[in-house]
Amino acid sequence: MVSTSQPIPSTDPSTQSEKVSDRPMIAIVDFGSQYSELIARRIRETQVYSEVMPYYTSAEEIAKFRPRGIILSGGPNSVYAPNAPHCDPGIWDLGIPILGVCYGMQLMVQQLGGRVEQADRGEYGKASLTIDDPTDLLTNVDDGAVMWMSHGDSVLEMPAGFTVLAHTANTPCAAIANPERNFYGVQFHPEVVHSIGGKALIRNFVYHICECEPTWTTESFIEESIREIRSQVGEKRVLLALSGGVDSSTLAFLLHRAIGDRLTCMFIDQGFMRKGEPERLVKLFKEQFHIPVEYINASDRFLNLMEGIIEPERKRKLIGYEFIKVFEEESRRLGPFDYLAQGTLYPDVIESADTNIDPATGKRIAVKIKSHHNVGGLPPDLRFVLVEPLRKLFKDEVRKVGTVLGLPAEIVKRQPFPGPGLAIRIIGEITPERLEMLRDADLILRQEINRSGMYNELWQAFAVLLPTVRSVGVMGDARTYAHPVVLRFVTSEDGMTADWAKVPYELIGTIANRIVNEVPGINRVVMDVTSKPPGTIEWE
Ligand SMILES: Nc1ncnc2c1ncn2[C@@H]1O[C@H](COP(=O)(O)OP(=O)(O)OP(=O)(O)O)[C@@H](O)[C@H]1O
Ligand SMILES: O=c1[nH]c(=O)c2[nH+]cn([C@@H]3O[C@H](COP(=O)(O)O)[C@@H](O)[C@H]3O)c2[nH]1
Ligand SMILES: NC(=O)CC[C@H](N)C(=O)O
Repeated sequence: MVSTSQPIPSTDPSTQSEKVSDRPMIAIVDFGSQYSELIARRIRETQVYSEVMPYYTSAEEIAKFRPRGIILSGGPNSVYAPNAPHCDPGIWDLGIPILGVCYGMQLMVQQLGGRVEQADRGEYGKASLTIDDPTDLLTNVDDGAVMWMSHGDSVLEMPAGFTVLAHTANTPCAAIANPERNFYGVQFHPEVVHSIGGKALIRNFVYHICECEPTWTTESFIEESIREIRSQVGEKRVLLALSGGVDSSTLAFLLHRAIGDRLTCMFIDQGFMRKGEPERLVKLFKEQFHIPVEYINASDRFLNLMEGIIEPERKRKLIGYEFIKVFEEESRRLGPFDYLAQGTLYPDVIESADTNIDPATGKRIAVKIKSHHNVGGLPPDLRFVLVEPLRKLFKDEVRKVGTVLGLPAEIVKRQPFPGPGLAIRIIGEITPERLEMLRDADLILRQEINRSGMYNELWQAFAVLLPTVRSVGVMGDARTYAHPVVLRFVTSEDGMTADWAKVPYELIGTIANRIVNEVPGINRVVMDVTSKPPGTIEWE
């Protein structure tokens, strides 16, 4: 979810030289699809390990992972376009089962001698699958199952040795196979939740075609990580930047179990936290978990830094840089530390590979919407060696690890909170008064959401202050001329896409009523009903 403004070299999958384990794995070759990550998660849900690698990974490199199967992802390009990304044709001779999804299937067809062209009519959204051969890949997938499609190109001619397993009204070759060579292709996206039977198809591929056993479990991950951390850091001390979110808290538990009190956790209060949160975090860690936390109060310097700053990207960048400065100063004071632990997750690693291709130039491009704050990009003269045991996990996997390690639900199920905090929820300049207003409104919103029991149903629930807007109201027969606050409730699976949540009217009413009555300076409450896309979750 988090992309760093300066990528950390060690998180680039193309430069990793990690030891290959004996655990069965599926390699996902990424052609820039927005769903590549989702394919990896679906595979891992079957308790089989999977890794995403960029499309330019050579067959030889892929083979080093000893994958039991390869999946070629979808992608925005057309396989016949001049600059379309291709995979190393050497993969066809590895003797490993391969499943091509959408672009991946089209590429398989083209590279093996078939024909792909622009279709008369594209197919976007749901389509009903008519099954011609119910065995093998399509076992337990119902005839007429709805599958999710998103393509403008189609297979017109299959390569030698292939047969059709299923078709739709629009697409004669919706699922194809060369069972002899264990090559399979689907024009639809089995990884998307809207594809009914998609999970069954993925299980067929993983268990029956690739013959994987389910070995990827939370417990095995924890055991392996503890061993690796101990062997990496030996008797040295480790510094962990703790935000109190799921990732860094899980990491704190994991490291504490591995190296005990050689771990130092540091929490930096930039002054943009929610009301009561810093105190709660430190208390929880100290008193309940018996893991001491270095609490650094840096709120004054961050507030000074934000004087006159309005532009969102500038806010984010300044906060990010200042964060590093504080971190650097404080770690020198408490150090020396040889190791720095970060809660880098797998999506950060995948994103840093930049597999999107500009069709005009054929160059790889990174599509950046916002600079996310992170501890990544620390200056090299800090000379830390990074400890990133969660770098192969997805957020839901981190939550499972946290639970098994004994992290309370309060933290494991915590809604995400952005690194720059309330600074990006005040639309305009940040002042102490505005922060106070937003904190109070946000607290009311959180209290009511908790009381309603809806907290865990929502990805996020928060308030945004519009301090440069004023509107007229009436309170106690007197005129008010004050600011609005926006309520933002969203549901999401991973933060990449989101829906605005349909919370009950009564709850919205209670929150609005309390905010206007209890928070001076706010006389109006509005609600954000924009999904992502086209909106983003945060306003800045
Ligand atoms: N206030 C803070 N004090 C110390 N470290 C922080 C702070 N905020 C963020 N970090 C560090 O930066 C990392 C990335 O921060 P970010 O806000 O992007 O959160 P994240 O990746 O969602 O992780 P988490 O779930 O731990 O908050 C965190 O994992 C943590 O190590
Ligand atoms: O760790 C983070 N550091 C950041 O700088 C940051 N900005 C946004 N977010 C969170 O990311 C998710 C997607 O946010 P957007 O739709 O606003 O991009 C949402 O869950 C946001 O809360 C951040 N998380
Ligand atoms: N989703 C995809 O992989 C699309 C593949 C290709 N761009 C098409 O339109 O057919």
